[in-house]
Amino acid sequence: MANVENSSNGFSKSTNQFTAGIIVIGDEILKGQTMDTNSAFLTKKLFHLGVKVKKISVVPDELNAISDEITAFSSKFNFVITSGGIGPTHDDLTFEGIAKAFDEKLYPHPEIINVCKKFFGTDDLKNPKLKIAYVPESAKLLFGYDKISQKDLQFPLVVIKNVYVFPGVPHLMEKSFQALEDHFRNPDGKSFNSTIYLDENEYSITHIINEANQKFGSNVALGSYPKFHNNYYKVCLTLESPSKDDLDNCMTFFLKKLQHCLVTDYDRDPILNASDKVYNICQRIVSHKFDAEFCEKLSNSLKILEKCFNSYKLDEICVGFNGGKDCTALLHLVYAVIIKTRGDVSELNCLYIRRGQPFPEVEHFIKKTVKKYNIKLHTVTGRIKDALISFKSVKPNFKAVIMGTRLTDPHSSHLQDFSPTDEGWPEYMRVHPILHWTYGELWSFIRNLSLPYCSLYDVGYSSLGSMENTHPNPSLQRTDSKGNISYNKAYTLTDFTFERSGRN
Ligand SMILES: Cc1cc2nc3c(=O)[nH]c(=O)nc-3n(C[C@H](O)[C@H](O)[C@H](O)COP(=O)(O)O)c2cc1C
Ligand SMILES: Nc1ncnc2c1ncn2[C@@H]1O[C@H](COP(=O)(O)OP(=O)(O)OP(=O)(O)O)[C@@H](O)[C@H]1O
Ligand SMILES: [Co+2]
Ligand SMILES: [K+]
Ligand SMILES: [Mg+2]
Repeated sequence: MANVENSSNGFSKSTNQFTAGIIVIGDEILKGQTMDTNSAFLTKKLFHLGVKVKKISVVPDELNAISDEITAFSSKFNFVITSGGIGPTHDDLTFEGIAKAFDEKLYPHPEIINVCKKFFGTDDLKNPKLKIAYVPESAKLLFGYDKISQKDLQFPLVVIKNVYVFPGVPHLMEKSFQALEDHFRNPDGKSFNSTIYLDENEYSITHIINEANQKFGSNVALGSYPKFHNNYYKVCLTLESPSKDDLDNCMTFFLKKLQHCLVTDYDRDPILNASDKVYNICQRIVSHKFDAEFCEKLSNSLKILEKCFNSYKLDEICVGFNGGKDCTALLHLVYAVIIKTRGDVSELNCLYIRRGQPFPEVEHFIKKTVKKYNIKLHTVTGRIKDALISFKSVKPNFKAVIMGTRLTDPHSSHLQDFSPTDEGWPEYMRVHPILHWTYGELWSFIRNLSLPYCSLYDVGYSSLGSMENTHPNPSLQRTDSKGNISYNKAYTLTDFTFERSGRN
């Protein structure tokens, strides 16, 4: 008896004490109308997390049946996981059942009401959609984190004591569980993971995944996640196994079968340790991806930025950011330099001049980027010069604008690293860290670091103005055997003098 070590929650942390019971709730399953796949999913997942599932129970939508099972399970197992019965209709009784089991009342949880308001556009407690906000008094909320999309899930998981209430709809349940799986992980249980990124549609590799599942599925948990808005991959495969050998064998199988569409060296989080990653290129620590000439240019770009941040205070500097490729690379450099020299970027200012009819794709990208890099965006509408004039009068503190202009841009061949604005323009110091980069070097930097960029560059645009004056680049156009026209991606353009052929 002495080897049972109790932790503060009353449950032992030793491996064999990580137990779970699953309660599947719903008449439709007991009537054979729906096949329960949730318990199979959960059992497999929990097994790989080092949690022993001791019992699976299916109960009808009846208050007493639910509460009796909750009472029995919650005293026996570390985790009680329910699925189903949390919808808006009268037969959804999971929360009532749990409340009854613990002798609690239901009340509208303020935080869930907020989420409902965001989702359904209403916080009217009489609206049936708000039924989901009524939870037992001791309920706590867990917000999951989706590792694949790197986003917090919008809808919280409700936990009452040791009962975890999941939705019944399989894809929602699976998504929600995966986002919270670390919560259930047995720290003593070993698990090995790998991820593979593929540049191929999911349906054309399904047969390979199915084959792998037959061969390795009993020892390796496989996940396949299509991604629709990524510049680098279309499908992400995840492999997880308690055995390193099994994982390696499965990995070898995939690498062989999927050679043709493997995305190598994809960095899921380029912002993490961005500073080291960028500065290491100059030190030629990862030089195999870049030639010596570019490393020299990059090193110079960083020096220009360091000089800029030494010459001006942070609140005197703005980055000209319009969602284009050049300022996308530029912003990442600025970020790397600030992190290196100051440690955080919370006060970095960017200026977006909104002119003409902006592409929705561009503005979507700007929004995402602002959030990712945690920058402060100032948006001014109008023609560039007018916008700068009004920006100057509203925010007179700014003295320097860092820009992604390169020598090959129109009217730019005379520019220097630091060039004051021209006569007749509002007074700013224009700072040009990537002035000497070529189009090819720019893309090589973006792609090698896996930086996200505006989706238009993947559908034939190679330089972006506004909708009324920007088209896909004719030099990127291709025609298939049936005469259908499509466009290659911007980074494949070989003759850089055609960079602006889609602009008028
Ligand atoms: C902050 C800022 C300062 C600028 N200063 C000048 C300037 O001094 N002289 C000038 O002719 N154009 C200036 N421009 C305009 C740019 O040279 C260029 O025409 C503009 O960014 C549009 O580029 P695009 O045609 O490649 O989209 C400035 C633009 C910005 C955003
Ligand atoms: N509307 C704008 N708002 C803010 N900054 C701008 C704007 N237009 C241009 N700039 C600045 O001038 C630089 C050069 O503009 P340019 O259009 O050549 O580059 P880009 O927009 O980054 O990429 P692309 O060449 O593919 O359009 C930008 O990188 C940005 O720093
Ligand atoms: Co440009
Ligand atoms: K330009
Ligand atoms: Mg542009």
